[in-house]
Parts: sequence; structure tokens; C-alpha cells
Amino acid sequence: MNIVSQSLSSSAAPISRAHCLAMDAADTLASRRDLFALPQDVIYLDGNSLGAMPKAVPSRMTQAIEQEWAVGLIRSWNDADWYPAPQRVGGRIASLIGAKPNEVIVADSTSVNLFKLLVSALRMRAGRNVILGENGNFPTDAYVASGVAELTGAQHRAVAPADVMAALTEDVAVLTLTHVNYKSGQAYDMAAVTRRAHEVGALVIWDLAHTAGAMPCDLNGCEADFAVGCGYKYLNGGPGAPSFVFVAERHHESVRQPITGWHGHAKPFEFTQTYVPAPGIDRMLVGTAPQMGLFALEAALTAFDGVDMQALRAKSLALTELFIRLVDQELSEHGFGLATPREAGLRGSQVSLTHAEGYAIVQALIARGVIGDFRAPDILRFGFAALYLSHADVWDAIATLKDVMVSGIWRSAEFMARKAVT
Ligand SMILES: Cc1ncc(COP(=O)(O)O)c(C=O)c1O
Ligand SMILES: Nc1c(O)cccc1C(=O)C[C@H](N)C(=O)O
Repeated sequence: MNIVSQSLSSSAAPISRAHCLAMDAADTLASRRDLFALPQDVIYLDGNSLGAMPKAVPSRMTQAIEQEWAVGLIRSWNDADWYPAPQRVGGRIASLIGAKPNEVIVADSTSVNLFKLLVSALRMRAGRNVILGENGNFPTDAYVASGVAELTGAQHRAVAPADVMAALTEDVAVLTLTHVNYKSGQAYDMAAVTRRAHEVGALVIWDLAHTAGAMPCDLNGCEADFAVGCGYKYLNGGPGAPSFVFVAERHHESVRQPITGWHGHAKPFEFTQTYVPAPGIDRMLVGTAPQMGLFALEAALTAFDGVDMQALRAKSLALTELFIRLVDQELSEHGFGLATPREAGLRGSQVSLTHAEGYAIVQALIARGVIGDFRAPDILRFGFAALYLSHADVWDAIATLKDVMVSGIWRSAEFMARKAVT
């Protein structure tokens, strides 16, 4: 336990803003906030959907556009090292998720990478035909699994998260789960689930969308097979940043992904008419990677340079615990429920509250500069990016939420009218 969480758990007295400021003073990650361009009047609790912008990004983009593209033109594929960017950025992400640099590559979207992995896994477990998933997962994961089932003749079986272990039977080819649930923020025990899946001969695909950059993750320590994740959430790569895909080294020669594009070819610039998969992780590539998105993500990842992921986890847990305790302390009369586990080891880096009027409350909060989001039917979702949030931010966010509730401002028509939400 670090000094931040220690000081919180040892306090029996009500928590005050001064207490939060003392936690900030002891926070070894506090200076990282300066690496992000956040508006002064905003408390940003939506980095689990779109991460804040690292200040390193604009200058990198300007260089890529005005020099490498405008002046270097096609020469930049070699001269500016554009070509190896998917591997290079993958190597950086590998260090955050417990993988080797040659096991991660960046390309395409999370949905597309999930498709590639699901088909690959089914091919590696010929004779079994079940894709096991979970109810309540982020929709794209379920949609892609159903689509793959329809395409391949496999069966997509989705069970409640609590029933996953029992549903691991010998007909399961592949288990696909999101490590930290997008709505509840609850995390699976990656090691235990992977071990059980392997005992029945199944492969596992972990979706790390709400894990990568939010908390440490030890893919190789858990003997994970495959993983995917988003570049634009806690990795702060910007809207539509490319996704990453992990394939454990032991599967590199057997994995055969279905979208056999030229960048996944062993010799793309020989332009042969027959597809031969590239050795290693490179075979997960399809076509030309979104280079501008890769450059933004690469620059964004420098915000993690030198960060001890255990320290990041300690701060993340201190922030989420502080938020939960302040909900108890300040908001007990306002009808909120807690959808996220109180037990630290069971949660990721978000806290979700429930309230029947959650939509309007979130809109009123956003209007006051506290940006969280709403997920139907009743979830108010708050993401805590430990690189750029302070303990005082948590206090101020709760004070604003209390003000929204006590004033009843959320009842006004402007907040009740439903719009498309992000
Ligand atoms: C668990 C999870 N998987 C996947 C995605 C998104 O996938 P894509 O990058 O294809 O939009 C999200 C969020 O959008 C998510 O929360
Ligand atoms: N990817 C998103 C987008 O393109 C637009 C709006 C929101 C998103 C998100 O990432 C949503 C997010 N995955 C969630 O957990 O709800």
C-alpha cells in the first residue's frame, strides 16, 4: 500500500478537502498532469471513453504533416521510419500489459482485431465449435462473436460473468471476455480464468479496452493466448486511435488470421499473387496502418515513460476508493447505488453509480464541467485516469454532484431531454 491509500484507510474522521490536498502532496504521479492539455474548468472523468490529450501530440502531428508528409512525401515510409510504426508502437504498449515487444502490434480497430483473433482461435481448435462469451459485455464484442459464429458455423454462447468458470466445458474452442467490464468496472481474475480455460483446452481472448494504461496487467504471467485493446481510452491516443493486438509468442507460427492483406504478407513488396503469412506478430497486419493515428498514439504513450505501473494502480485505487467513500459520506440521501465492487482487487479504474434519473444528472454535471458519462438504463460512469487526476479533483467532482442533487437543477428540461450520448 502506498502513502496515498494508507492515509485514506487510516482516517476514521470524515474526509475533508484538506485531506484530499494532503494526498495530492504525497502523490508521486502528481506532476504527470502537466503532460496533458486539460481545460482549467473541467474535471475529466471520461478517460475510459476518450483519453485526454497529451501535450506531446500536437507537435508530433505537425512534424508528421508538415515535414514528413508535405516535404518527405513517399520517402518518409523509409526516411521517417513510418513503415515499422505498428511494431514500434506495439512494443511500447507491450511494456504496459506484461507482454514482450514482439508480441504486440498496432493496427485496425478493436472490433476488427477481435474478429481476426476469434477466427484464428477457432481454426486452432478445429473439432470444437463454441465461442464462449459473457452477457453484459461491450456490444461490439458480442456482435463480432455472433458474426464470426454465423460465418463459421460455430455457436456463440454467452453466460453471466459469474457463470463463466462453470461454462468452460470441453466443447469450448475460445473464451472471449473483457477484463474490466465497461459498465460495472468489475475486473476478472485473469490468471484464474485463463488457467481454467486452458484446463479444458480452450484458448482465451482478453479485451483490455478498460485495462491498458489504467492498471497493470500481466498477460504473460497469466499465460494469456490473445488480447486486444483500444488506443484511445487510457492510452490517450486520440479519437479513433488504432487498436493493439497481442498474440503470445508460442502461437506465432500456428495463428492464421482471416483478413489476408498485403501488410501481413511475408514479403509485401515482392507483390506476389499468393498469400504467405509473415513470421511472428506481423501476420496480424492487414492493409496500410492508419499512420497519423499511430504517430499520435506513439507521442501520447510518452506520458507513461518511467511510470511504475504498481504506483499507477495504487493511485488509481486511492482515487476510486476516495470517490466511493465520498459518495457514502456526501450523497447518502440522494438515491445512488454502487454498481462497482467495493473490494479494491475486483475493480478496474472506474466507479459506476446507479440512479433512475442518471441521464439527466450526468447532463447537469457535464454542464458544470464535471465530465462523466451515462450508460443505459441507469449507470453514471466515472473513469479515473491516474496520470492526470488529483484527489482534490475527486472531492470537487463529488461537491459538484452534491450541488446538482441538492439544487435539483438536473430536473430542468434541458437536462431531461435525451440526446445521442457518448
Ligand atoms: C470493451 C470494449 N471493446 C471494444 C470497444 C471498441 O472497439 P472499437 O475500437 O472497434 O470501436 C470498446 C469501446 O468502444 C469497449 O469498451
Ligand atoms: N469508441 C467510442 C466512440 O467512437 C464514440 C463514443 C464512445 C466510444 C467509446 O469508446 C465508448 C466506450 N467503449 C464505452 O466503454 O462505453
